Amino acid sequence: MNRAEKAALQLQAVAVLRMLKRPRTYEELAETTGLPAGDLNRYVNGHVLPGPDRAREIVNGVGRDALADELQSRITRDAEGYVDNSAIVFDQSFLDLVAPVAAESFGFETPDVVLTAATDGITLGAAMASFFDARLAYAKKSKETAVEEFIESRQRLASGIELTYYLPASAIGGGETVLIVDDLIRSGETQELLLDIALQADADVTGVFALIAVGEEGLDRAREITDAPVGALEQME
Ligand SMILES: O=P(O)(O)OC[C@H]1O[C@H](OP(=O)(O)OP(=O)(O)O)[C@H](O)[C@@H]1O
Repeated sequence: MNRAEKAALQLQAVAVLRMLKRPRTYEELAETTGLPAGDLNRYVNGHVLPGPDRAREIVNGVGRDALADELQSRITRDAEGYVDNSAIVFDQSFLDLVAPVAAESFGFETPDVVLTAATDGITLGAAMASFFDARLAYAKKSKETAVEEFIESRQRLASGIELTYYLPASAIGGGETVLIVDDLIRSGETQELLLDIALQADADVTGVFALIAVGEEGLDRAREITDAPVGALEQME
């Protein structure tokens, strides 16, 4: 890790601690993290940065658990089990915290491009792209006017409806590395279409990440298509 990467990790740890501190006293934060309250006070107030090893533990350990709990508490489901995650996907600063935790937890390599599906994947995609200093590309269910060439992928869904995603052909270059992300993975149909788009672009997929996986079906479907790491921050039944 070079000096800039170390500094970035230390600042991410501070951002995670600040999020955890909001509803807690320092005593409670000490209990949650297992770190001394005095140290935590200095980190949260920006007087001292946690060392790189401690920073990694915060981001990987308590950071991941805390984000997953926070995610869980903001999601609501209707009687049919459909998920409303607008309290997550509308909150860009929360997603900015998720990006380093996801990258550390699943070992995703830095990609050239983060690819997602419009609409709800866009804010997560932007957070991940900004974290990796990568480009963002999102496939849409309609064609952008004035774009001449598209990569398109079509599938007949289990429901019988046909779903097509379009990506401007210039968004991903042949041989580039692509990380596929989305807010939610349920059947895995959307991820399959995104994986197909990456394949058509001759790109190399470095991972598939979702904030929430409902059941295992979608993750398994993605794992059948790629050997790259596939994971979700939170899994629900
Ligand atoms: O694993 P799957 O069964 O494919 O479901 C996951 C997809 O469903 C949602 O998008 P939706 O199609 O509702 O479009 P939206 O983002 O525009 O709401 C979500 O944002 C994922 O892209």
